[in-house]
Amino acid sequence: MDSNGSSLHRSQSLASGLEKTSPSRTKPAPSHSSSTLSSPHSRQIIKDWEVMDDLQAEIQTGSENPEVLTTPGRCEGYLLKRRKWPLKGWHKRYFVLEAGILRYSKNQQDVSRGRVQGSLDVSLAVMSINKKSNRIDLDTGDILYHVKAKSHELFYIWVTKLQAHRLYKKNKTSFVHSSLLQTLFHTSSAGQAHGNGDLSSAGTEDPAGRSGVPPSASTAVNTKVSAWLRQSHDPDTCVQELNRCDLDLSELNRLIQRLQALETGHTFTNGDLQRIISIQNLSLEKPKKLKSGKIRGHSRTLSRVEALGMPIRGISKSLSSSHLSSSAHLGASVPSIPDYVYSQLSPPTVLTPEGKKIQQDICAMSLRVLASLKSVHETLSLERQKLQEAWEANNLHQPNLLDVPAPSLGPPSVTDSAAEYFDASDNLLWGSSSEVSDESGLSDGSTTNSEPEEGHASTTRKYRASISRSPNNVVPKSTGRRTTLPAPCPDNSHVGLMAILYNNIGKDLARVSMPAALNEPVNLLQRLCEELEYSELLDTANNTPDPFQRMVYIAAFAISGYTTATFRNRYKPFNPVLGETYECIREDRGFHFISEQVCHHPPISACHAESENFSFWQDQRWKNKFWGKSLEIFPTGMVNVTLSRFGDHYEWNKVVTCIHNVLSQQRYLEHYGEVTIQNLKNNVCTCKITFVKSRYWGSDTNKNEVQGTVLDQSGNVIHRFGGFWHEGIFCDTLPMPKCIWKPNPQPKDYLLYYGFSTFAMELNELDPDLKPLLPSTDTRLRPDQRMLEEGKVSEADKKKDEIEEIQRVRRKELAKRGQEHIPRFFKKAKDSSGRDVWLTTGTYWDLRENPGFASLDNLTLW
Ligand SMILES: CC(C)CCC[C@@H](C)[C@H]1CC[C@H]2[C@@H]3CC=C4C[C@@H](O)CC[C@]4(C)[C@H]3CC[C@]12C
Repeated sequence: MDSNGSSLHRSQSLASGLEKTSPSRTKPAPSHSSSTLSSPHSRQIIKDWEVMDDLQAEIQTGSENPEVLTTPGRCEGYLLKRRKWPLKGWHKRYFVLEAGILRYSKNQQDVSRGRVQGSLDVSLAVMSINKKSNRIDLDTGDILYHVKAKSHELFYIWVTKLQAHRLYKKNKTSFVHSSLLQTLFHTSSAGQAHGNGDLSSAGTEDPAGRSGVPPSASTAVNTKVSAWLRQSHDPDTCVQELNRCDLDLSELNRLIQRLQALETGHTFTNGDLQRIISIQNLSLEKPKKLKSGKIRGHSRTLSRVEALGMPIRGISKSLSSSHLSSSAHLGASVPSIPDYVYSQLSPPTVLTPEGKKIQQDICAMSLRVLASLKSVHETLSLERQKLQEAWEANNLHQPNLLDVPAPSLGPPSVTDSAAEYFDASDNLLWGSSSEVSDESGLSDGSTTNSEPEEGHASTTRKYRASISRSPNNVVPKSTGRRTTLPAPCPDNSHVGLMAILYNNIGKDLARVSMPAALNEPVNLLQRLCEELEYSELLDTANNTPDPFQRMVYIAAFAISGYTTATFRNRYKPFNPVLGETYECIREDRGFHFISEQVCHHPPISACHAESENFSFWQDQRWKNKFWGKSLEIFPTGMVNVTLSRFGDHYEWNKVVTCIHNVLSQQRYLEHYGEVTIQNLKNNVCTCKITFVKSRYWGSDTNKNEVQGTVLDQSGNVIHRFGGFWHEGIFCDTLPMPKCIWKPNPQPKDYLLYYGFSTFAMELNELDPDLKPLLPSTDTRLRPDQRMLEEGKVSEADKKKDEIEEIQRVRRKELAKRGQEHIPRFFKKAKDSSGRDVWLTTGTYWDLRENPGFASLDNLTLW
């Protein structure tokens, strides 16, 4: 087991960093792993936070219980929504909860205009509440909302409504699911067909249902559309258009119902309609009286089934020819049954003026929906064509210029700066939740200004296009290092993380052994070295006389350290044991690097690298917050770089990394927040980099987006750059605008090898010439990690337990003697701002040289 523990291995990391609940104490979130546990259904209360019970869908396959599908009432109103970044604080937003979906807009007008800022399926969310502060948190794994009600009353209303909608949506989904299964597998007997074999009734029965499409089907469509949009360059307009469409459709639904009510004097819901049709189909009689609905319709199934020539028992019986011919009012020319029913519903009376008005509205609205869909279709076709062309062009021509001509974006301006792109016009609520007491003092969000966002979206698109046109780095000539690992990674999808955490409730997770199959064969000391994969950017910076341009390269370097996250979310690095060290000499890159695990509580890894051009150091530690499905990592500690030629000392912070869906196989990483790079030598220039948080459910255009500006002393924007941390960075304000950084292409079969880059593959390589020179504490000599690398997973597992036991014994002995562990190559100091930092003692390379680690006393770690 890992005793030093990264976030997921220690109750300390998981629970102490937690404001509220450790995952082991909540009900298990619906895990996608095979070892999901049964829900304990207990409401856990930790520090005023309660995690609401996991709702069990009440509909069982084959059961017939339409009551549980009654749509709970719509709930809407203003709530405060917390935003961490950008523009941190509580913002007043208008929320609408309908049919299990929670949407929000800036204000009520925006809702009617169809400007939805975000939406979330409440049945998929872990819901935690804090009664004291009226707070509700919803975490779906992908989306995380922190909201707060203004009063206790409102809070209770929202909690009750949310629970009702969660239950409703869960039931509905499982109902549709079982219906779908039955339809697909065609197993329905007549009775079942009445009950829930009817897809269309399941889909349309809900008056708030937007389009009559079953939720499962619409989810599938959404997934497809968003997957497509992810690849497309111009989806913003599509998303807006589709959001508008969505709202128009619900409005249409409402209008139609009103019209029906008006003309027949009775309000028919879609459900009523279905039931009427259903009764008609079975009895072929005019509806005498609407029974309050226990009978589930299947007329559409019937017509579809008939069309497909599929007989269904019971139904075909009721439609026997003798029955048909004996039906007095149907006669020889039998009108279609639904037509008949509709004709009963809308008698051919002359429309009232109000009815006419509604009809006109329906026509206008329908035309709008049609126009929207047409425009979406056009945009998508165009995008497809563009992509096709780009793809073909890319395959035909090999670009040979490194510098790509800049897109004409105009000079940088402060209005264009990243800080202003997002919700520029928001009125903010600064400060902590307790400071917010009076809603009257809040923004009603009525001022909207979408212009900067649109401008921003097009700039981003241009950056992306320029980056993709830039050639990849020249593949370096063989370095003589390995290009693959000895064994492919083990499949760990069967390891139920939730089960591990849940089975160890109450225990210090540092004492819980985690299977080695969850690990990747590098550790956190080596991952620090991985941040130097693009060290050539620091070399370039040291050869760039202009301080502003120099800063652009430093910024690109700071961003490049995050790119490994793209493919590295399935495994976690080994936790170094206290006193473990790692060295890395890269003659080809001109640097040598060392790192050491310097502290156990909290775990701190310190590192230092030297080259002709630069020095690089940092000590890495972080805090976690677990929200039920996602885990946020807040690194503390600063990164430092000095450049030899100019004597610059750059210092910057790190952003938040969020592991979305941490307990499931759909896990992925997102970085968000702002980095400020300062030059401690002088304040000629500073740099601000923004890691954009993905915001809209359907829009992936800004996924992994990064924007940055280099500012002079008076805050003027001198350079701007942007792009994506997984694709590259383009700067259009340099004398020769260019792509300043692009990740190296991944090696062949990288997915079989933990998603490692070539550089990562090389980290744990143990050259026979190197072996005698290493101190025995070097990670390369750590046996469990080596075993894992070689594919010996169960041996690695056993060894890992042993190593952790050795560390425990050593710690106890030290404690007994009243001693503290003293790191060997790093010492604690204070930086210029008074923060604790770990700096190199500068002795490693000298000792290595003379007398050599073999003749020195080294700690025995394994
Ligand atoms: C259950 C398992 C397999 C989940 C996998 C967890 C992985 C993805 C987690 C565990 C520890 C995490 C790392 C911890 C600390 C940092 C430093 C931060 O500045 C950048 C992100 C980075 C580098 C994290 C990336 C994600 C990470 C590697």
